[in-house]
Amino acid sequence: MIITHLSAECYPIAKIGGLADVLGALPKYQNELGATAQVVMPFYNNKFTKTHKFKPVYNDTILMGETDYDFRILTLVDNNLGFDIYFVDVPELLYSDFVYTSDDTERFLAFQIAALDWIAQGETLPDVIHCHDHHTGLIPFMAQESYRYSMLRKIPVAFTIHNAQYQGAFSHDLVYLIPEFKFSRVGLLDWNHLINPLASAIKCSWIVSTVSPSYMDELKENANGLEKLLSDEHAKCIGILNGIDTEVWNTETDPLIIENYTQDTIEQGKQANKEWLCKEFNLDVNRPLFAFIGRLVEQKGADLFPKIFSESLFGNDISILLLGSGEKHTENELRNLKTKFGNKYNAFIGYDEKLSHIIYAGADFLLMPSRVEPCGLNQMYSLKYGTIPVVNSVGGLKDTVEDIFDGGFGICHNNVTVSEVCEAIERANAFYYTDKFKLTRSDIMSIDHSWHASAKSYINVYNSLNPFL
Ligand SMILES: Nc1ncnc2c1ncn2[C@@H]1O[C@H](COP(=O)(O)OP(=O)(O)O[C@H]2O[C@H](CO)[C@@H](O)[C@H](O)[C@H]2O)[C@@H](O)[C@H]1O
Repeated sequence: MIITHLSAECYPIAKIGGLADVLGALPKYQNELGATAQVVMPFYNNKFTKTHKFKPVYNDTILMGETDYDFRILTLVDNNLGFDIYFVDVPELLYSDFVYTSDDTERFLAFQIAALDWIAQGETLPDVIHCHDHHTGLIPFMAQESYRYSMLRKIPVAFTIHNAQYQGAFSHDLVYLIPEFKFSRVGLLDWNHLINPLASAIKCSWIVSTVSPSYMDELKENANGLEKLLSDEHAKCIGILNGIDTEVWNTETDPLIIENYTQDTIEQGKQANKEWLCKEFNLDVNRPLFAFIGRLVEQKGADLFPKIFSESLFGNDISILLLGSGEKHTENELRNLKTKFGNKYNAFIGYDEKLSHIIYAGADFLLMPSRVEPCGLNQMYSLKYGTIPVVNSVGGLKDTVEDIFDGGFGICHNNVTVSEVCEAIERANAFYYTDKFKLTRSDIMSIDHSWHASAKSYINVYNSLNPFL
């Protein structure tokens, strides 16, 4: 079974968030099940592309409206990712220092058209096309409706929603950029008088998945305007929980952490990582260490962090360390807090993969007061690294973290308000001093969230679309 995944991000080539982690792992685990999974992504101007060798496998030109753009398909030389990867190089539009910019409509349309042009001319067509998030959301429509892709019409197209908050909508004035189709079908592109790639993908894909079962249920109630569409299309919707790549996220072998450890050596291992963090960030190593890693946006509850952190740090003998970037005013407020709390608080505003691994290893608790969390990978990394998650019970967090009071292993709250999150932090702080704390953090390391089961679920879904695969 040949599965072609299309995405704007893929770890380790270009990562902004969890989308990249999924694309860097799912195809590898699908290949282990005997499939031939490959990834097609844009060619950006970044550290990975500057330090690796690529070879061209195809050249052509796409026509967007009246403008021609030359493009190449490149593949990676010395590829040890565990799956084949192809890059769409449209130098004039995609080769940027950033994955996302303020105006991405033309960039990602060019990516999708060039990718389909290349796929459509191939001698062997894929058995399944699997698109991820709105940057690839027009592919299901084009594969089904654009005359030039008629040879793709019978190929099942799967679409995964990693985050329904971002939909990529743009004006109908730009409809001429989409390869020609029967105009009476234009409604398949539309939502609320705009061309909406996410809505169009939900309408045109053969199957729509979300990255956790609870998130699928929540989207039917609240999906940034698409709830009715998702309810109407419920027959082809399914929630499949993400996994984690246990080859990358493995405390025994992780080359990025200060000291490796297993369940048997957890106390010593976590202590060594915590000591390094506390020294590096001027924090008192004897206090319980709470951490946050992620994008500083409302979805993650970041707008409330300055208040939550201030209140918790005043009231409790704990330390907080934050790694993240995002909305500028939140970044500034979180930077300014440093002067107020001395050796109880620090923040690294930016992106740092190595530091994130050390934090998962060295922190005692990981904070995830997300208002919305389609799946969340951080809580699964934190479990694997013996760090107790403190989460708002929504989406994938609800599906993966059980509260200690209910016989579980995490601290859960049910609303994202300053008082509820502070109360959860207080509960976690009290738990730190109980006998159960050390036992729990060692137990959670063996919870299995690897990709094996989920990769199989996706294969079953593809098979249900075409039993002859
Ligand atoms: N400043 C920083 N420095 C280093 N590493 C950083 C970082 N900020 C974030 N990360 C890393 O980025 C990833 C974030 O993944 P998440 O799945 O938690 O969130 P995200 O909202 O990006 O993903 C969306 O897609 C994924 C994948 O489907 C869903 O799990 C999720 O719920 C959905 O919102 C983790 O690997 C984390 O360690």
